[in-house]
Amino acid sequence: MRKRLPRVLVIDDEPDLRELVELTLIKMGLEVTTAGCVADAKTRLAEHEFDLALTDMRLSDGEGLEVVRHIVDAGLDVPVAVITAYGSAENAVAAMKAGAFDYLAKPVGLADLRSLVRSALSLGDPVAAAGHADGLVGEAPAMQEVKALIFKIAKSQAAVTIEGESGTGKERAARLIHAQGPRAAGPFVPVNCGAIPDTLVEAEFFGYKKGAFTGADADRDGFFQGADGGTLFLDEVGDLPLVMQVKLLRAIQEKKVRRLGNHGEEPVDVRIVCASHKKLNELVDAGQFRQDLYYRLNVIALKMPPLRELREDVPKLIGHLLERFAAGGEKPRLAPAAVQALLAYHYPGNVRELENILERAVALSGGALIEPIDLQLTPASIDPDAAPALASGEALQDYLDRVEREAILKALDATRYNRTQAAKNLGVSFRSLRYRLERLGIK
Ligand SMILES: Nc1ncnc2c1ncn2[C@@H]1O[C@H](COP(=O)(O)OP(=O)(O)OP(=O)(O)O)[C@@H](O)[C@H]1O
Repeated sequence: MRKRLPRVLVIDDEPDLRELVELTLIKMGLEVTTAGCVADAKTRLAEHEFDLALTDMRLSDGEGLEVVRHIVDAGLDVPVAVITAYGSAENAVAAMKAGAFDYLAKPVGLADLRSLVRSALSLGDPVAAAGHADGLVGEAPAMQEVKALIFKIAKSQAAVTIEGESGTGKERAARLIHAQGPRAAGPFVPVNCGAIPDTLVEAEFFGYKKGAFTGADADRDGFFQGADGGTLFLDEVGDLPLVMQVKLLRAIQEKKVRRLGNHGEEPVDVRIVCASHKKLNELVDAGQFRQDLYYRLNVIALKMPPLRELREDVPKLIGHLLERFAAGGEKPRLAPAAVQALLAYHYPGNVRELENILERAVALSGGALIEPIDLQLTPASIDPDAAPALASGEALQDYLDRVEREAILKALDATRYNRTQAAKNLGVSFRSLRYRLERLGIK
């Protein structure tokens, strides 16, 4: 039970709109504080705890984006949504990238406003809402994009295909999509399509009647029936035999399945989320995956970035994983040289590999400080140029800032200070580079 009414901060420099939003929220039983500009918003955020912030994008002394960044940078646990001018999708995207969880376009419809506020307050931080253990750790721009997209697609019912290398968190992402959507109370049924023998696959998916085949001594539900009202997660969907692909397509299209040994069909209400570490379009080209099924499944595409593109998240992930392995006991500690080795490693197996390395290291260190030797890193994957050495006594954040600054300066130098090109070379958006230049004070 909440001890107080949920409190919302509304930031808008147009008094009429501010009042309209304020009244709507008060009618919803919320406590509202208003601010007319960026500076005012920062003061209010310092004074009170809020459960939600709503900011207009254009403010008299700056942009709503500054409020979003302030909330993110200050580590305030406040979901923030922005209100953008009609047709300025670019602004909305920038805000989501900066950490906003959603946006509303002007003219603001009160029904949309209410629904956004309701979902924000009941869901809170999307990651926390799903239980931290099931969330995606990481704040790198690419991970923020993933989280923002997950939050959006969770609300839709369309099929989703998640692609990404092994160990990048595809299943975690699928669980989040389920947990943040309207089917959260229903079942989440994960299926490893590559692990089912071809002869059993139909019975496993659609179930069977007693006597349908030798050994079928009772009626049994399949994955579809098991996932009724919830989400069916088809991991490594590219491994399904072609015959089964036809049947899967039919079940998705008709929203009905026929169990083995049964004449009639039964309706099923299932959202399909699938994942593949192989590129499905390449499997289509190679004739191993049906194009019609591909189009059905790939309505929304989500790409999980490899860990080597999320370098700045490695320290956070290490902290998160060590905490998990500590299981409530004392958190294992890493020697500075071990941290340095982990930061320079390439992680061909992505987060799963980091997880395995740390789990093994915790066991090998026997409760003492984890040394580089305990990590047992594969030498071929350590790139000595990937990161400069951590100076003795240097704080991790200073070290990371230094690495980031060096990489940016190198890219700027190589492109003769063409920021657009430098951003491209660094694999970040122009806005993200501009933000980083500002943050690091690079002129
Ligand atoms: N961003 C993340 N934050 C925390 N844990 C993560 C994250 N990404 C992955 N993990 C953890 O890494 C492991 C691998 O994740 P997951 O199984 O979701 O990956 P996957 O892409 O489905 O892997 P595979 O392709 O091998 O099936 C899991 O234990 C998961 O909890």
